[in-house]
Amino acid sequence: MPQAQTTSQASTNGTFVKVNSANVRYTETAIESDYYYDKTIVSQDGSGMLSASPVKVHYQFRTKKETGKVGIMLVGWGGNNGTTITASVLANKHNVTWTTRRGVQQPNYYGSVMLASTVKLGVAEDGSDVTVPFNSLVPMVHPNEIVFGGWDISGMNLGDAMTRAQVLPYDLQRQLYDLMREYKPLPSIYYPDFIAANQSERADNVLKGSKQENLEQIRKDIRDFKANNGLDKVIVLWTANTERYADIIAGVNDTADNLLQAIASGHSEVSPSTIFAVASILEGAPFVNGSPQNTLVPGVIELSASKNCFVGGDDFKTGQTKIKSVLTEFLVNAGIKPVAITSYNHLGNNDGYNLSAPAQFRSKEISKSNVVDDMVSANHLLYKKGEHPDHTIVIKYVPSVGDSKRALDEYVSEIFMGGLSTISIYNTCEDSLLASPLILDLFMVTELMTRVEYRVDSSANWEPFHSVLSILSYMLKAPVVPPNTPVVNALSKQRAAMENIMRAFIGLPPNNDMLLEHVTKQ
Ligand SMILES: NC(=O)c1ccc[n+]([C@@H]2O[C@H](COP(=O)([O-])OP(=O)(O)OC[C@H]3O[C@@H](n4cnc5c(N)ncnc54)[C@H](O)[C@@H]3O)[C@@H](O)[C@H]2O)c1
Ligand SMILES: O=P([O-])([O-])O[C@@H]1[C@@H](O)[C@H](O)[C@@H](O)[C@H](O)[C@@H]1O
Repeated sequence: MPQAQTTSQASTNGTFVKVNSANVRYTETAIESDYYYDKTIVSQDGSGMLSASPVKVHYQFRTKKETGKVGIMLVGWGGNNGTTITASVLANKHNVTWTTRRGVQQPNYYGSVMLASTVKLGVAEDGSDVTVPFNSLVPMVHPNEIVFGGWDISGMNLGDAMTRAQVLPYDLQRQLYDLMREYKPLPSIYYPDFIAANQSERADNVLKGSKQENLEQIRKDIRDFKANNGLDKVIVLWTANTERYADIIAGVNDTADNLLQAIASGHSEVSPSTIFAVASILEGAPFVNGSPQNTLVPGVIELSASKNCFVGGDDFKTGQTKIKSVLTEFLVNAGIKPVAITSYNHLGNNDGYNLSAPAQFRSKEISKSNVVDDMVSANHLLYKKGEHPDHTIVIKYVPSVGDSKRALDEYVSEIFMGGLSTISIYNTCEDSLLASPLILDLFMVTELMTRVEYRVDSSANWEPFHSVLSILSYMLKAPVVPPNTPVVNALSKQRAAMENIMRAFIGLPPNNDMLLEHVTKQ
């Protein structure tokens, strides 16, 4: 059965998978679906007996088809990720090829789950799977249509910043330089206390004034970017340096009102990234945090809910941690007990330079450490309550390796009858080539969610999803979730959640691999 080729361009034009069902209605402007959400509620009686009760919840979803003209504003635009993703979208948009010692290289979007991976739509008459591009389930914006902008504390134009980053091959940089140097980051907020002191060397493009004045300037920048480019919506994404954690202080950043007051009074514990989040929310622009610090303090979460403006985070999940969220799930679900996970890496880019400072490393250590918690706590046969593997994170700065991160991991696990298994992994690549495609995925899924509404019965009003976008978890090391929501780090669960929620938008049931039609007598 030929694979259904739904080109991303086609899905951009609103040509997408068409579902033939009484539960799905295609109007001029939207896709509406009736979806019956199956859950199993478990309760336990005094004798310890567990009873499982299947329940169905009837949802209705409405997904606007038109994405409109959209823009992304990157905080840290002049960095390795910011320059790499901007240049790579230009290369794809203009089909710029380049020559390497292995021959001519075509641009692509490998590493983007939306643009370079497929999902099973269903089965053909002969029972074979039919797969389609992930971004064709529902109408999604295509990166080639995105307008780029942003800020950086370094005033270097993006052509020179791309050269400074040393990520992309020379023959590609050479062809893109003139386009890239037209981009110049807007001046940004710089509070030295929040990032490594070594970053002061590049801070030549910084705003003056009070925190309130900084907030107002960033809000104006967002408005101007939207107006000057004729945009229907803007999404702000933090890919600037890792900041230290901010203390959560009652009366300062614990509520929306206190946070706004703390900014107005210039409180020292309000970070640049939190001001960007507040500015974005107040301008109705979703904000996503690609770094590990706790930008989304409780006051930001409350403000996003009160303004119905999406936020998401934290920390792009790229190589070493992505593998960890797969390998740990595999081991624990196989009944094998990891007892020690040691993750070491060294890198020589500016991210590594910033992370060489203890406070910034601590932010990263936290986001890299918590990624196994849900898998471990789900298996009480292997782990007693509160028990967990020894988990060590080491990051070293070695300038000479540049963006080519070296990651070494060791997993020691208890196996059958007291045996031990040791798995060692060595992984090296340009770190920014792993993170940059995730910027597109975070953007595309966030943009989609701005077009989706739901209601739980046909008489209720249509509502947006909760302002904290946990659907972004697959792309993030330390997913921020709505209050009282379990944090899921297992990669397969995260991907299944994203896929099945999008299937629900078009009235399709969750995918399963039961293959009952094959395993039962026909
Ligand atoms: N593979 C990856 O590259 C990867 C993976 C996961 C997470 N991250 C995180 O993504 C972020 C960016 O990574 P990178 O490799 O692009 O780093 P980078 O140091 O190359 O880029 C960061 C940029 O942010 C700028 N900056 C710092 N503070 C700023 C501020 N307040 N406002 C505006 N700009 C500011 C810097 O001048 C720099 O240009 C880091 O926090 C990193 O930990 C990166
Ligand atoms: O590959 P991954 O663990 O997901 O993420 C990377 C870390 O391994 C690396 O130590 C750090 O410098 C990068 O910013 C990124 O966070």
